[in-house]
Amino acid sequence: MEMRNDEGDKELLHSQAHIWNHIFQFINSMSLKCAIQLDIPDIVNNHGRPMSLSQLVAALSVNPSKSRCVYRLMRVLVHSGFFTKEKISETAEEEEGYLLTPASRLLLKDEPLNVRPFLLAMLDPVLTKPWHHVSEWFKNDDPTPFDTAHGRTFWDYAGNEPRLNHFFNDAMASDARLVTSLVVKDCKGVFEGLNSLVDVGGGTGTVAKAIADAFPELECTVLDLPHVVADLQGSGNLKFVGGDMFQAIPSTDAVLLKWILHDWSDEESVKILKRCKEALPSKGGKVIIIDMKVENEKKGDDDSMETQLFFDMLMMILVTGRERTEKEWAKLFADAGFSDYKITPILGLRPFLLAMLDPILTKPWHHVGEWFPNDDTTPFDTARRRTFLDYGGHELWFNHFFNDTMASDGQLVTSVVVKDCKGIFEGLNSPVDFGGGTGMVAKAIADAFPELECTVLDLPHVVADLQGSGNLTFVGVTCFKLFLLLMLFYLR
Ligand SMILES: C[S@@+](CC[C@H](N)C(=O)[O-])C[C@H]1O[C@@H](n2cnc3c(N)ncnc32)[C@H](O)[C@@H]1O
Repeated sequence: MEMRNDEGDKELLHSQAHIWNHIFQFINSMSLKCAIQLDIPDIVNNHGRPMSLSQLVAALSVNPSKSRCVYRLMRVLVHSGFFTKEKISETAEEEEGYLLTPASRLLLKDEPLNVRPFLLAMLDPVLTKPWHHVSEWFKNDDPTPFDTAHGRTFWDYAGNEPRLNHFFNDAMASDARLVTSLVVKDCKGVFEGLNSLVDVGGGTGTVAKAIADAFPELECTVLDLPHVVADLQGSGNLKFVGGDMFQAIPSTDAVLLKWILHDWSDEESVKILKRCKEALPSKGGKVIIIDMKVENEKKGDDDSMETQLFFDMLMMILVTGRERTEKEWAKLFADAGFSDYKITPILGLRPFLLAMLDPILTKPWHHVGEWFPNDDTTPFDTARRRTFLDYGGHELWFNHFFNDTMASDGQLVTSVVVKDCKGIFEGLNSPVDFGGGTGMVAKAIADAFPELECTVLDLPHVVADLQGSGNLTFVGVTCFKLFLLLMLFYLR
């Protein structure tokens, strides 16, 4: 047997732990599903303050023999970031209680943007069974592992099994609510000047209804398979039509395709796009696509890269689709006969929207009236008993969540600045990004202009774990020093 040194032993144990963690990743998703089915996020939320284990057990009305298991379930969910624990009081026997995190708030029944239906759909046995058939599918000629597991296509199954049809439509509608809130708010210009719009594969009409409400002069039509729209009634400027997008799409000024083309292969997608082209006027029509753009190389955080990879696999397992890079999208458009396209990154704003609607940041709005007569600096201080920056410095999760929010906005703005405002940086040697956060903007500038020496100055807790490289440096300073440095740089 080969002899290993200490390093070899360490590597072996590390590899074993790596494999175990991958084997058991489903425990995270299944524990979360169980928490949703037991309504734990709602119960903790309704309690209104940190909820002790015994209070939770009593509220759950679990079988007495299972009481002691609740702690173990909660321990996994705390570890995976869905609950936190906070001291209830110095004197109480049970010292800590459970609280929600931003992620579990998105699972509350009353949260308008909640993703519960999506979670319950994706973890339903009908949709998890195909994952056990992937290796078998690689060797046979079935179109998808879903076909291998269930003997028919996903769309055929949904058309014949009302339970799948309903839970899938609910799941789509829950995502649609979140995305639509962004599209209607931030992309108004896309719909201006249009008289009619067809939402192709528009499901039960969540997106089309929001657009129809926001633009009352626009005639909106949802085209979907007959079993999806069978019981749906339009009203005002919204109507539902049952049909097949591969056959014909009603004539219109604009076609909307949200989460459609990623369900289909390149050949099928080109067919759909050709049907769209036929439905549009010869001049001035447009196809609006809301879908994912995959990055070729790792950009942003590990989570978003993993999301892209997971969605691409999901499209391979359930349907014949895939997630695409910009180059692959461009080829589809060209093959369908479209001469031009424009990409606007809206989902990059998702962290921004969620952050701004997080109770941490909405709570101060309830204290504005109280703040006016008192001498606190801001309503944030009144609500939280400390400043915004102090809060960020002491609450790790808030620090991260706020930095992610800033980075998501930075990504969008920088893509424009670096492309369209090159002149601003010409002739400079050493720009400093004051309060530059985690360096999203400075990194893009440093990459685009390798001759510049870029520095990010921010509070120590913000830049604590960040490593510069090449022509990018991170410097942590307190507010006061930041001010002095600002002056020094200015005087130099
Ligand atoms: C992933 S869902 C997206 C739903 C909706 N656009 C959204 O994003 O919330 C795909 C939709 O395409 C519809 N669909 C599938 N095949 C279709 C066809 N041949 N003609 C019209 N709609 C179809 C499905 O019924 C489903 O509602």
